[in-house]
Amino acid sequence: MTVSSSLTDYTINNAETHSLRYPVICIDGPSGAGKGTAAWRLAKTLGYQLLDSGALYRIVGLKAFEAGLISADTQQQPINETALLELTKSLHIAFEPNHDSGRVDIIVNGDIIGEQVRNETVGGYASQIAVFPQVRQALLKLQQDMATRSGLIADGRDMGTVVFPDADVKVFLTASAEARAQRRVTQLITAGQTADFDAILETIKVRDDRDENRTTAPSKPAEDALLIDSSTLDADTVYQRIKEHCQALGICF
Ligand SMILES: Nc1ncnc2c1ncn2[C@@H]1O[C@H](COP(=O)(O)OP(=O)(O)OP(=O)(O)O)[C@@H](O)[C@H]1O
Ligand SMILES: Nc1ccn([C@@H]2O[C@H](COP(=O)(O)O)[C@@H](O)[C@H]2O)c(=O)n1
Repeated sequence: MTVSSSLTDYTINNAETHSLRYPVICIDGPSGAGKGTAAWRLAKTLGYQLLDSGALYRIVGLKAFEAGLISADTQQQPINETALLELTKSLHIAFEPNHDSGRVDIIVNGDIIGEQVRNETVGGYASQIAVFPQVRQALLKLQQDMATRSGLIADGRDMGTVVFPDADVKVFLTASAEARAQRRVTQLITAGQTADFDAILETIKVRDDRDENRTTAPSKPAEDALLIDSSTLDADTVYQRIKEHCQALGICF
């Protein structure tokens, strides 16, 4: 698997040793906490690259579903781990900033993957494949390589604990499941879609549970992370708190 950005290519087998060290800011936390929103604004302000690590897991989850390796029924067993790993390694993924959506566009094997990759169903596929240590290992180096070219804002579940344990700044951003479900409802209604609060809340809780309780790289704050509960904070306040924390740790805005 290769991941590339508009600036450069990152190859999974790239064994280069890098002596340069660029600033890395990690924002971890559960789905809907506002990580992507804060990460985008920080990346734009600081001129850093953005690693949306959830997008990597979502792509692998979507492709695994399309290949019949996983099903919507999360009780399905067993999953062919060898085939899943082969599939992961066969993907060529490119990220392109999309200034209209405020997220990165994802290009897989030359095709732009539409917004479908962002929906809760695909989030569920992602969390199914994210429990496999070999899949996580296959995605590890390409994520780490993104910090070798410029400053990086990394958004995910294990950025501060596993992928960038020496990061300059670590934030664990959370919010109650109810607040996060309400944000999803608002997001869907704004996009002209229908939304069922109770169904969304249940999906969020199932995904949280799987992400927090898996054996490998569970979603949890790093010991040195700043904890922010955004349940009653607006996105601007969250951004300002992260910015102040970054400044206190020597990141220049
Ligand atoms: N502090 C906030 N208060 C209210 N809404 C917010 C806040 N932060 C973000 N949002 C909105 O909540 C929704 C989810 O935010 P965002 O995509 O940034 O979350 P996320 O943590 O990156 O989720 P995921 O991990 O699923 O990608 C978006 O519609 C966003 O505009
Ligand atoms: N560092 C990460 C990032 C994501 N995951 C898994 O992917 C799912 C989707 O992530 P989003 O941030 O796009 O919502 C998430 O629920 C995790 O299962 C991960 O394991 N590690």
